Amino acid sequence: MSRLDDIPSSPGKFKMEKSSYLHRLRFQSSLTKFAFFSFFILCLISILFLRSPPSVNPSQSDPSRRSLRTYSYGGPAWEKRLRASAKIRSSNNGITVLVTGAAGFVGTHVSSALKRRGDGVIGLDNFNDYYDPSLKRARQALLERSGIFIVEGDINDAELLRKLFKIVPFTHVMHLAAQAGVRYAMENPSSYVHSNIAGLVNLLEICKSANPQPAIVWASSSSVYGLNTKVPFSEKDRTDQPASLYAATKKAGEEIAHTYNHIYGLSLTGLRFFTVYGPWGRPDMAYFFFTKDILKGKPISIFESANHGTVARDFTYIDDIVKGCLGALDTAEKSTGSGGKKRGPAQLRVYNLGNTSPVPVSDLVSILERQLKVKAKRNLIKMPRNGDVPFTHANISLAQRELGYKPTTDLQTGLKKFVRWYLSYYSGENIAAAR
Ligand SMILES: O=C(O)[C@H]1O[C@H](OP(=O)(O)OP(=O)(O)OC[C@H]2O[C@@H](n3ccc(=O)[nH]c3=O)[C@H](O)[C@@H]2O)[C@H](O)[C@@H](O)[C@H]1O
Repeated sequence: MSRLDDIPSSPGKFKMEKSSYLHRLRFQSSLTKFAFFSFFILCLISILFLRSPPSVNPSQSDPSRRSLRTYSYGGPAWEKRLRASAKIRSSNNGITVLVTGAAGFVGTHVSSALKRRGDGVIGLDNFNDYYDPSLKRARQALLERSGIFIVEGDINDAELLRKLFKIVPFTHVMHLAAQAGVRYAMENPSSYVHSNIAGLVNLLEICKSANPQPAIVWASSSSVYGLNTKVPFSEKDRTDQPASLYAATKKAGEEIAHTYNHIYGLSLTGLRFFTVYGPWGRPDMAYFFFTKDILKGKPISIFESANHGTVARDFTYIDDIVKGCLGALDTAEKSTGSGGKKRGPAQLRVYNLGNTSPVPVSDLVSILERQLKVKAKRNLIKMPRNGDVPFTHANISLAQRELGYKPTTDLQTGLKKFVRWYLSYYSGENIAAAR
């Protein structure tokens, strides 16, 4: 055994012993060789690194690291755009809202509704490629035309959030940025932890230290009711048996909200959305890709529960959801903390925002067939164990009472509006995206 093997692994305990000249010489020569080879390897790595093309969008190579992109922001022109977008236009008690996930489906509609009534709105979105980013860009263009600036960045970027709050004293945050989708959680679990847990905590950390602290309204999900069998689902029901990691992260979000309300006095309202659909919707959702596949003549899989049971959803139209979001913002009380310290008890709420009339998925397909005037190629299959639940049904009496929430659009009417939008959007320049 060489004497070098005697060197203890704990660096602080190394003690050089008296040794022969020959041994020292061998030791020094090995050190020189080691240093030379290390230098050589370092040079090689640097050359390779410099020669490889810059990775513009790491999301394309590793979806779990999708939102770790770096974004550029700052500068006088950027700040000017922020201030213009945040400006309140209405004379009567307008609010200034940071909408996270503003280029998303619900985010776009809520941002636009706030702006229409005169509130100040700034969007934040990381434009990840969970689904076709060109749809997000088209929504961004739509919002820009009405004077809404969407900052490109991630909710995990504390420095960016601090900067936004330094420039704009937001009264409210409408937090809609999230990793959505029930089934995708089996493919890319870490993206759910990154956005729905780490991102939420990061945002709340910034909000708790902001002065003034904003009131926060955020998107939870009907999926927190998981495998419950008692219907309709009420806010008082248990939510401790999620069927998917997506549901588990939304449930975790509700508990995290409780903590930040309890310790820091943040006013927090969670909205449990029930399968939201409509124009400018999400291509990963069944009504959307069924439409695409029916038009292409491709077969669609319709899930059945045990013993050929019906799978049903309380599909909720986007305009109704927007009214619920605005109702939640308008009834949100101020946070009570300042300088990171709680000064008194603050509001903590959770509401179901559903439609209260569940529809079997096979009926949704029949409506689409009529609207599209194309027969679907139906494949009835047993619901895979993929995080889906057999049915959802919202009890909305609490939201009705406290937010004035009253859904008015049935599935037939809502899908008609969706199909009209779909056919017009995926014609002309976007036609390739529909293939
Ligand atoms: O309320 C929510 O909190 C969630 O709503 C939405 O989830 P879901 O209700 O599961 O909607 P969606 O995927 O459109 O499937 C609709 C129906 O089609 C069935 N379905 C689905 C796929 C398929 O190939 N076949 C099929 O029958 C399927 O079994 C289901 O019965 C959001 O995506 C989610 O982000 C979250 O917000």
